[in-house]
Amino acid sequence: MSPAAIIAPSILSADFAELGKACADTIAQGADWLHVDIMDGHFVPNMTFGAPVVTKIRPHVDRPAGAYGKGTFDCHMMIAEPKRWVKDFKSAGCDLYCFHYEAAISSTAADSPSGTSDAKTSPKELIKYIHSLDMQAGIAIKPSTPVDVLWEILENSVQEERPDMVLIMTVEPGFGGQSFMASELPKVAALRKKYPELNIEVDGGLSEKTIDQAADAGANVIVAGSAVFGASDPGEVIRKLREAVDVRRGKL
Ligand SMILES: O=C(CO)[C@@H](O)[C@H](O)COP(=O)(O)O
Repeated sequence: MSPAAIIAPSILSADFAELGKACADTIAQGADWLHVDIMDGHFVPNMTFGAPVVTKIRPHVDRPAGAYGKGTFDCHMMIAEPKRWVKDFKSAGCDLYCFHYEAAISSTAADSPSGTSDAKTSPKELIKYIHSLDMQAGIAIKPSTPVDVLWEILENSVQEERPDMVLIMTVEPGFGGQSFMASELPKVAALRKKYPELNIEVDGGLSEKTIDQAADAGANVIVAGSAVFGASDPGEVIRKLREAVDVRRGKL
């Protein structure tokens, strides 16, 4: 059976002047995780915030330290140097550090966890490093990246080098409120077929209108920004997104 639905509203669409309150309210309205979009203006053409802001908003969400589940901070690192910020985000209270495959393979040695050779940072090495700091590790791919790049990483027999979650972007990363790219769903279906128990996250353009397609393909971790924060009743949207995923469990 595929994993249960995890609804992770993207706080990119929240009121940044009231970010702590927005996080607390969203969890109270039924969200499981909070999706925290970190953008550096290099990897994507937009900037958000860094670890100091995460440090400030983290205490607004009451949850046991080290426990995964309700209140997990799912940090989506749309940044050019993913290794560089792992420790800072751990200290800030990040639970799941999700980096981009494209950024990892183009990072330099100085940015690599070992920092000892001139080899590119390897996604496996980065996953192991994230795990060594007791965070979950996610790996994300952009629409232009084929899903095939993930097979070698997922098939690794060394458990600490395997990701806990894969994120398939269903928009070009950088901005909220874009249109859902159904063209990315075959990637989700291919992953679900091979990995029935993997957490597969989709991000971008998810709403009550698009959730059925994503759930049919096998996604179970649902990021939604504008659909949740723009709703008059965010709790109702969260409930509908969850229901759409959960009715398909066992059928995939
Ligand atoms: O990572 C991103 C954008 O790069 C997302 O998390 C968006 O913030 C999702 O927003 P909506 O498409 O749901 O409005």
